Formats: sequence, C-alpha cells, structure tokens
Amino acid sequence: MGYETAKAQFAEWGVDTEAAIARLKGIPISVHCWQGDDVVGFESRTGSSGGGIQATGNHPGRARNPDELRADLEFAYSQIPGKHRLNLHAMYLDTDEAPDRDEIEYRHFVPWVDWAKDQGIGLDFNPTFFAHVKADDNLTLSHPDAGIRAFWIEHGKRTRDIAAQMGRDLGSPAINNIWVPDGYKDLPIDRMAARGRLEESLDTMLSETKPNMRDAVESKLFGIGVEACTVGSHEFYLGYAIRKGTLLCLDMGHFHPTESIADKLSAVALSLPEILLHVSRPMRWDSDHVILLNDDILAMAQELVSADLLGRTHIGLDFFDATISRTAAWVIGTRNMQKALLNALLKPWGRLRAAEDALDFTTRLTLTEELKDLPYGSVWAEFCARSDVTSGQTLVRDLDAYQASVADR
Ligand SMILES: C[C@H](O)[C@H](O)[C@@H](O)C(=O)CO
Ligand SMILES: [Mn+2]
Repeated sequence: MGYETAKAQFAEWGVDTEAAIARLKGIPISVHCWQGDDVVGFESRTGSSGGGIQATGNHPGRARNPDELRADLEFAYSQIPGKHRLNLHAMYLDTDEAPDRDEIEYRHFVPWVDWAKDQGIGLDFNPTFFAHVKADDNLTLSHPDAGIRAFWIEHGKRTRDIAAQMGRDLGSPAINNIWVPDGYKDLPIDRMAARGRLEESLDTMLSETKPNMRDAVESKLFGIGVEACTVGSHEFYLGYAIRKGTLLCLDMGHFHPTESIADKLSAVALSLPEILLHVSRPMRWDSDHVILLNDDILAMAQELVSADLLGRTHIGLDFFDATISRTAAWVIGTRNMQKALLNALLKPWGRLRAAEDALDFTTRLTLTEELKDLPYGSVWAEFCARSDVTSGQTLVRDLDAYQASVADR
C-alpha cells in the first residue's frame, strides 16, 4: 500500500502519520559496540568475557580491531534510519599502549571521539568490571579484599572522567552505565556485608560531581556462576538510584522471565527522573538474543509513548549473537526498536485512554485489536525512504553483500 493511502487510513482514526515520523526521527538509540565482536574488546591483557555473560557462535566476520568495528558500525548506521549513538565499553580502548583497567585515560579513547565527531553522533560509556583477572572471583566492587575493591573503584572513577570528557567534546552528555557481575554461586552467609561493600564502593566511585556525563546503575537477577545471589539486585539498585540521584538501567534480560519490564517503567518513573533501558531478548535466561518486533518490545514502546516517558528515557540496546552476521544483528535489532516506537506513535492514545477511563473495557479491547490491522509497514517504508535507507528485499541484499565482504577476516 502507498504511503498516501496509509496516511489517510490512520487519519480516519485521528492519527497524524507525519507527526509520528517527525517524532521517531528525533529518537536516538544507543547502539552497543559489543555486538560487533562478541564482547571480546581490544585490550591486550585480558581473557574471556566472564561475569556470567556469554556470546555463543562462530559466524565469520567478527571485528578484530577498532578500525574493523568502526567500519562495521558505519555500515550498520547506514542501514538504520535517523541518527543514533554509540555505547562503548571501557575494554574497547583504541591505543598501542596496554594500560590496566585502573590506568585507562581519555587519550586511549580519543580515536573513538574523533570518529564520533565525524559521524555526528554522541557516545555513551561503561566501566568493564569483567573479563579481568581481578574479577575472577566474581566479586569486584563488593570483594572482601580492600585492595581489589580499590582497583575497581579506580577503574570506575576513570570511566567517569572519560565519559565526562567524551560528553564535553561531543556536546552531548555521555551516560556511564555501571554493571558489576558480583555474586555468589552458592548460598552466601552474609549478603548484607557484600551489599554494604558494594554501596560503599559505589559511593566512593561516584563521590565527585561531574559535568557532561550521567551515572546509571544496572541490576541483574542472576548470571552463570552467580546463581544464588547477585549483590547488585533490582531492589539494591532501585533504592540506590532513588537515594543517590543516578539513572536506573532496566535490562530486559535481567528479571524473571515472567516479569514485564514495560510494566515497571511507569512504576519506577514516579521515583526517578530518568531511566536507561537495555533492550534485549532473553530466552529462558539472559541470553541476549537480537530483539524481534515482538509483544515485549511493542509493549515497552507503548509504555514509553503512553506514559510520556520518551523525554526522560534513554534507549540502549544490549544483545549479542555470534551465530549470525553481526552487522545484520545490529541493523535488525535497532530497526525493530524503531518499528516498535513507530507503532506506538501511531496509536490514538486519547481515544484508548477515554475508553479505559470510562471503564469501557469492551471498547478498549475492540480498539486495540482493530488498530492492529492498520498499515504500519507503509509508514515505516516511507520513513526509511525519506531517510535514504533501504527496506524489504533491497535490505536483505545489502546485508548479505556486506557480510560477504567481511567473511574472510
Ligand atoms: C556488556 C554489557 O555491559 C552487559 O551486557 C551488561 O549490560 C549486562 O547486561 C550484563 O548481563
Ligand atoms: Mn545490560
């Protein structure tokens, strides 16, 4: 169906497709660097991911160095409508030096900043509290050894400095998201002590106020090897974020599979000014599958729009699949997030809300189901065309061709 016909159909429902397209164009998504290389990073001194996260698969074409990763990202961005951000982890430094985690400095990341300037995009950042010999006990900021805690506190402080300088030089505050893998495989005796140490370490790490950056904290239910207790649980970080004024990061893979992260948004938004999302697709556990345009993602986007949270929610992605083309994974996942947002922006919210407020749940159900038949795909195709980005079979060919060009790496 042509766009003009689709536009008229939406207009019959009181929905302005032009307004939806304009709004979607202004929503940046923070694309995670780690899908491009299976969370390996570019340090010369560390080992495998660790920390209970795991990329599986051996598809050809993994980016092996910053130049390859940047080339892959440039291709991926060229297939995604709009301007987006890059979310960089500290282990993705670009330097001939081999600084340890407590020695990293801004200069080790300047090539990324220069590239981001060229691309006209903002950067976000993350300390890397895993894939390191000092994280092998699955304890970092909450480790009983004060020396190990001090090492990781220093790492965290340095990432805040680096994020602040990135934010300053790019004219857009960088979010520095803290995820620590700390936990216990078997039942701990003293959870309180571990949580007290984590809190104290975080307080020390975050003690200095920094301009041009924002702190976020990310909770988790469990990871491989820390099944009995995660020190930084949801309750721990929800309380911490509210008390300390940080952002709270909600990762869709970090809760029990029956919990709805979409439902949590309005609940936490009443106590927190800003939220960070890690949009992901858990399958039985935090498996980090590429996100689909499925009910979970649609529900998330609908909450963001219906609760008017887009202005204070930062949308980041967190998935990594090494069994498929890594560039295709980025493109498909990011476009699905955008499609979900477009779907939500094309809903007649006033009418739906009026039915609910009148307790007319029959009309509410009739509306939500009839609205599913509207031609969202035609509006999406128009958005892609206006952004000079392909869709449909041309996209399939473009993704294939790029993958073929990197398969010999
Ligand atoms: C690599 C990321 O920091 C990581 O995926 C983290 O955000 C997470 O979700 C760990 O399970
Ligand atoms: Mn995450």
